Amino acid sequence: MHLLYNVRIQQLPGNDDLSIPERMSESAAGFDLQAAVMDETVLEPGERVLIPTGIALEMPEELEAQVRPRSGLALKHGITLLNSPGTIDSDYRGEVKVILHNHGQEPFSIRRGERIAQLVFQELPKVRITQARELSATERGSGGFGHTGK
Ligand SMILES: O=c1ccn([C@H]2C[C@H](O)[C@@H](COP(=O)(O)OP(=O)(O)OP(=O)(O)O)O2)c(=O)[nH]1
Repeated sequence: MHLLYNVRIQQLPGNDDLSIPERMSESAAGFDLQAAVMDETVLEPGERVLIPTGIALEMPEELEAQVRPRSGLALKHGITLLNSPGTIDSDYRGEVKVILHNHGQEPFSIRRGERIAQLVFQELPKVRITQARELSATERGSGGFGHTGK
């Protein structure tokens, strides 16, 4: 059975014209985030920009929220997130923002209300870090970064 977590969303002042993040279908993993830009913003090829979303979140500490790109924007326009996935900590009460990056060849224009990214909530395991002198042996050992070939 799935656990149900209660996440509170505050629409920040001046953003009543936007809707709170919504899923486009009942089982969609992501809640779409809208651009809360005041004026149309143009993202030139190779440029990055911090886009406000007009919302702040309050979620249980067992959760994090990830800001992820929308595949349609990535495929059609080369628009993605520079820090994908962005991490929203459960104790963060500031505005959720999105670092968009234009990998495409054309300028990309962002208008107020456009769905630019999505939020996916994840459960976080409890982790305690301890310092160790030695680590257990494994078959892989320190092999990585493609050591098994293509
Ligand atoms: O795409 C993102 C990434 C982060 N944040 C907000 C929420 C997050 O809780 C906070 C800090 O993010 P992160 O830990 O990634 O940034 P940092 O560079 O380590 O900053 P800090 O020192 O403030 O933790 O910034 C966003 O709104 N969007």
